[in-house]
Amino acid sequence: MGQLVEGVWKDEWYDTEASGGEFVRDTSRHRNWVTADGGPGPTGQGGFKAESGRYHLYVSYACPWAHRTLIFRALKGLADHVDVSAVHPDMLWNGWEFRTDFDGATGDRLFGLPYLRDIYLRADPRASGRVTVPVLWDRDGDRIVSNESADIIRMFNSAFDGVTGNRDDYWPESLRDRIETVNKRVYDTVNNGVYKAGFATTQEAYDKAVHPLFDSLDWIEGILAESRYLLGDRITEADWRLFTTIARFDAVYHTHFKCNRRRIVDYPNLWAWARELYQWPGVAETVRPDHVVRHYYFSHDTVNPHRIIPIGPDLDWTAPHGRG
Ligand SMILES: N[C@@H](CCC(=O)N[C@@H](CS)C(=O)NCC(=O)O)C(=O)O
Repeated sequence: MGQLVEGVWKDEWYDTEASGGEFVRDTSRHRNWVTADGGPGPTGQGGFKAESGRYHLYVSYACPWAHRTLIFRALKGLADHVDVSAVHPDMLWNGWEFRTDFDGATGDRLFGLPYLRDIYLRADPRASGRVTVPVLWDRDGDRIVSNESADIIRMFNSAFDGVTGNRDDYWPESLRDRIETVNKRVYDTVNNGVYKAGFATTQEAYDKAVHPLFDSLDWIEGILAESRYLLGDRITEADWRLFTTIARFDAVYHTHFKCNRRRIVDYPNLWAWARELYQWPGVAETVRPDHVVRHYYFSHDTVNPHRIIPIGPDLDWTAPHGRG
């Protein structure tokens, strides 16, 4: 675990001292957009036209943010157009590594580099900041398009429609305001909430994160008791953004991040909804509990210093979901 400072790797854990024990997530630094015609997107520069084979996605199967991008790649039929490299689940003093001694860890399929930080340095030899997954790489420009998953899934949602012919829309115009409202609460209290609880280094910081987390899970359980998906009878981006946290919850966040008031299996509607999304065509292949469990318990030695990997709950993701 570490970060780049002016092109130099510094091995250090998150600094929570400056923020009263709270984990504060860095903002992503690469915010360009692939668009259908190569025109600029909402942020960053233009010049990234949607083309088959031009872009490469760097992910970790362990990471819930990267997982979103893998799901959208599957949902939108992009597997033949955007290829993937997956890092090793252990994120230690060198950050994410391209070791291949774990099933599904592919190594760097573009350049054969040893560490993910080398990809950031290839784009900018004086790069600073955290070296995170996902990264969307542009082969033509030898540069990073984006390292922000929220943006990458929106690009995948529509930019390549002319290439793939897949026009499924998970961010429909008529629901955008409501999606934004749900996303905001889910991001603050659930997606990032589990990290704020798990990486807190004071009781106050933990309490401040864990109560809103479970308030939100109760709120979501109420919504899913009334409607099939978060925004009604149509599945949207909001569901997929929530899913990647829920998919990891009972196996890691409940124990490792001390989010243990309840498990997901204790919420009948949320658990059935989660199974439906897991069983969605193409999605189960993106879920790698082996990477998830190994990554969290083995990498965060401030949280789990002996790196003991617990036995884990037996979860049947393939049980009928009954949400029809
Ligand atoms: N805002 C980013 C966050 C990505 C992120 O934090 N990824 C984690 C893995 S789950 C990471 O690579 N962390 C490495 C680090 O913080 O040094 C996104 O959503 O794409």
